[in-house]
Amino acid sequence: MKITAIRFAKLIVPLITPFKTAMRTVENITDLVVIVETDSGAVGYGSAASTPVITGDTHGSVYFAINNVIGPQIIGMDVEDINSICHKIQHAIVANNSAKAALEIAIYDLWGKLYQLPLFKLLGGGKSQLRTDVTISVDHIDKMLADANLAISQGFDILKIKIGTDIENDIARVEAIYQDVAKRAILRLDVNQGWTAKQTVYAMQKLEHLGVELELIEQPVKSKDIDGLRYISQRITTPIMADESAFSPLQVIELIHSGAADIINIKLMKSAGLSQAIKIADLAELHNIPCMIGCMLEGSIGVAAAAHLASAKSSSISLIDLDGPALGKYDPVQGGVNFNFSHITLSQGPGLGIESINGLQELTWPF
Ligand SMILES: C[C@H](N)C(=O)N[C@@H](CCC(=O)O)C(=O)O
Ligand SMILES: [Mg+2]
Repeated sequence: MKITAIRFAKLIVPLITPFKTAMRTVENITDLVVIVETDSGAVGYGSAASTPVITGDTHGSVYFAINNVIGPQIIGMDVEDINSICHKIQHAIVANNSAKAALEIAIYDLWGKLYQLPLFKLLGGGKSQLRTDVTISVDHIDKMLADANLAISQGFDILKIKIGTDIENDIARVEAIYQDVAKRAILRLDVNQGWTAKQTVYAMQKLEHLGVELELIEQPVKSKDIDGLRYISQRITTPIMADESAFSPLQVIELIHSGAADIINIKLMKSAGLSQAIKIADLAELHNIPCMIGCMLEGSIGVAAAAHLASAKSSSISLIDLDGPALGKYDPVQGGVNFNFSHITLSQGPGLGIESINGLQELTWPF
């Protein structure tokens, strides 16, 4: 099965409610879809989110990196040589992790089609049912309380609370949500780099003093502030998860060795795809550090690949934040992974199992 061409499309799904973090507000899930064609007639699907404030990548940069730099180097390669293809993808250009991720996802989809097996089985096998948490966007307390209660009524029992806009309001938000839902849901906090190390210690000690129990706190400080993460982890008992500080396997080794994080959030758009995400999951497991599988605000092509990885690497990936597709008003992808509120069901179809996609808008440069 030889790679013959790569095409691009845009896929837009409106959100049920705006997605708001300390870093950005978004109203639609907008994916750049990468379609890899082969001489067998089989096509592989991958996708990339545009998250310039997190990865530095935009859809324009993803398109350019694949179309002009990486793509030409893998045309003609055989999908059965998947490790060589991924090596080419990883080394064709520095950075551009979302482009590498989207292309790798499509190649892994084709790999499953080549051997007629769902991706999670080729990666070693695992459960076809997973459960995800759901994100509660940062907002006025009343709106966050309403969103939290709605999510619980829909069956979610783990809430990822977005904060990080201003410290006193954030403490009030978390306390109010905890008082209301503590007996009905586990709470995770995601500060998205909104606090300093000292503010984090102040806020967490205050919350701990108020009796607020939290499963974890995610990326309280700036991505480069590894000293800050270590400072916090020496002073609070709530586990700290590195997200924007943890892109590559090498960064994860540094985080683990310096004692700066208790948990690692793996996202394909950060790790530059499945080949590197597998390395992170394996090295974290060797160090007894649990991982979360996360996603950007992205739809069910890229998140399907993350779900297959989570299934196959469940000995390392014990926390799941794959709510992106469930935040959309509908899922334009048929077949593939089913995202039904907290329930994620992996298809038994080959690769990602995608049968068809509605609403693809073919893209050519400039767009
Ligand atoms: C969607 C997911 N639950 C999530 O919160 N992901 C990111 C933010 C993604 C984005 O801004 O697109 C995270 O910080 O964990
Ligand atoms: Mg995060």
